[in-house]
Amino acid sequence: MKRARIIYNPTSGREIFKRHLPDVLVRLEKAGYETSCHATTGAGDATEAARKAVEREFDLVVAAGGDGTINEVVNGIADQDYRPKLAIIPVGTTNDFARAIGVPRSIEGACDIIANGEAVPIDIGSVTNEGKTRYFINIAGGGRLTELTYEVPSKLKTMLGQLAYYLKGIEMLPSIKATEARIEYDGKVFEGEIMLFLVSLTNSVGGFEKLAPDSSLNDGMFDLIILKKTNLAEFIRLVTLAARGEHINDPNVIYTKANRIKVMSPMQLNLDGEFGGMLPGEFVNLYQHLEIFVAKEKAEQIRAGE
Ligand SMILES: Nc1ncnc2c1ncn2[C@@H]1O[C@H](COP(=O)(O)OP(=O)(O)OP(=O)(O)O)[C@@H](O)[C@H]1O
Repeated sequence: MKRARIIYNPTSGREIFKRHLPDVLVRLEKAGYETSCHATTGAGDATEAARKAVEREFDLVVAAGGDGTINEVVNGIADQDYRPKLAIIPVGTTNDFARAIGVPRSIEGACDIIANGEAVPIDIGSVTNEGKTRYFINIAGGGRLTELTYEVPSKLKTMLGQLAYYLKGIEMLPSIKATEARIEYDGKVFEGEIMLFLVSLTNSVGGFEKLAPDSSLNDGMFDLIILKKTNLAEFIRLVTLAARGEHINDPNVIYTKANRIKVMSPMQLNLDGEFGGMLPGEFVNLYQHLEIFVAKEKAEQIRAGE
């Protein structure tokens, strides 16, 4: 029998996962996995737990939580030679990654993907800054706006979900300032003031499902988005366009693919919605580095590069 390790964050989202745990164990058992679990105790614990699961050579690690928990789990696996397969049970406030790979929000639906889906290799991102390498699965970024994700209090997220981020965004709008940046990407250079830059692996970011419309999960390339300095009115217009994926041809936006990106200026780095230290730093796309469970149809789409 294969062995699975569930790593779950009891504080994620609306804090419902624990109640469903007995049912999840039964479902995984039926799917052929002898399963044990670990409840995380605080920041960094999911990384430790994932590292232990690697050492103990589990076949599958199931990350149950929001994007922050998945990111921590990936950080415990990505730099290891033996990498267990990964599955997601999205019970967080932000579940951008689950949305991008088509894993449903329902716990039963997510278990069904483990039972009847397929594991496919996908790209992940690495970033080296402050002398350390970290990994991300969805998005990295910098600029004042990206800082809002860690300014939203956990209690507010439990109560309001995604809405908490939008409220914070509106509150912060007047204080968003441009940042001086030098960004090198696959031999090209951008130099100037920016509102934000994003290095994306998927098309789904912050609830905007068309932010990086050309992104592919397994082509070895990031989608790089640079939003140049604008005034507040322009900025709001661009956010509205971004909701429809129509921002990419705007003259204030650079949208391109790159495998290797260097950000040479000092600014805070946001990794999958959490604070990731200070830049400068270098991003490298790790081609098809992790195998992740998705629905059968999604696996076919990913393989076909859709
Ligand atoms: N027992 C715990 N108590 C408090 N915080 C925890 C605990 N376990 C993990 N955490 C922290 O909670 C963070 C957020 O977790 P997660 O992403 O799963 O939840 P979330 O509700 O979706 O929040 P977000 O959308 O901001 O990521 C994790 O990065 C981790 O550092």
